[in-house]
Amino acid sequence: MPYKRITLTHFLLQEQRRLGGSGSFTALMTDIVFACKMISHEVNRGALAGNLGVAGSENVQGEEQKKLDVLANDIFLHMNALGGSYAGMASEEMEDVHAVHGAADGKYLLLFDPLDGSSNIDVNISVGSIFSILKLPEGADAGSKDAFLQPGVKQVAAGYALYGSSTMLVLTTGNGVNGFTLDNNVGMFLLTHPDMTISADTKEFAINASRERFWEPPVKRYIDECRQGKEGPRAKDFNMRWVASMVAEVHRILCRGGVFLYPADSENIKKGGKLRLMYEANPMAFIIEQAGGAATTGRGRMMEVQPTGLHQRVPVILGSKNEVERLGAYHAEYDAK
Ligand SMILES: O=P(O)(O)OC[C@H]1O[C@](O)(COP(=O)(O)O)[C@@H](O)[C@@H]1O
Ligand SMILES: [Mg+2]
Ligand SMILES: [Mg+2]
Repeated sequence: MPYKRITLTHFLLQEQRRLGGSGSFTALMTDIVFACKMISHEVNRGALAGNLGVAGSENVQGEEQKKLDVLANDIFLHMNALGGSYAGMASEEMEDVHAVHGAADGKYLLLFDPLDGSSNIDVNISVGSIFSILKLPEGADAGSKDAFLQPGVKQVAAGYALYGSSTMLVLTTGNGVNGFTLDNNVGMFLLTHPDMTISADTKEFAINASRERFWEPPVKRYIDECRQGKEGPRAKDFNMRWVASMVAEVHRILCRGGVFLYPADSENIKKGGKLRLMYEANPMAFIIEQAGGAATTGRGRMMEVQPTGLHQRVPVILGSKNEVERLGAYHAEYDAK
């Protein structure tokens, strides 16, 4: 009997029983799963469906939108409005929040990066979608951004879909991290990566090295030491990776350890960094911590950052615990001077 694996739907039902409550948790995840399946299909079709290239518009970040950024955003909005679980949604591709009028059971808020790694779409390198789920605070207006500005520790669930050689969905509800692979023959996500955990130590770092001239001394020191290898203070050789898709970097780290850095530097500090707190850094921090890793800004725990803006950017350092802590110590030493 080939189908011995647990399906994502059955996994969610088990989670629902564990969490108790009325089944709304399963419902809100089901909408996201539909959206990711559709986006996977569109990403996979690529040029065949005219899905490559630019949309001819800019998003709130002033970035040129790719056609798939816009299509993925529309799919997420449409599918997650249908189920009625979300009272409001916010996205990298939308300036303001989107209130879901008439959301029958709207107790939750959804934040998402519909297409992560956009610079890789046209060159057929892995991209993904990232999502974060919050509760709608009592009496809050889901149409106001204030309802969304909750620290990462308030997330009830987070995850990402990776559209790579296979399509995967990786998820946490605060009870560890599990990975599912889409079986296109039966159209179902099946549990293939149960209880994903990250080794505390690693020999692999990921950073965009072309930005070295802008780095702060603690980051420069850390990367220099890694590059010195066995002959240097770390007394071991390190390898480097940079995919330019945060989802792919985080997935690699979940599978074999590593440390990922997109620090604030003298060029992007005006904006606060590169990556966005609410729909990139916080959901990834929740997943990484649940897998036994750590996620910081270099100067504090990511999920304790009090958000001030929907599209706020932050420095990101995450992955194998001992490396993230070492980077924290280098920042503290530098700041103490
Ligand atoms: O172009 P750079 O500097 O390598 O930055 C790559 C980073 O930017 C991102 O592509 C930003 O995300 P979006 O593609 O969703 O805008 C991350 O996925 C990635 O880690
Ligand atoms: Mg992104
Ligand atoms: Mg994006």
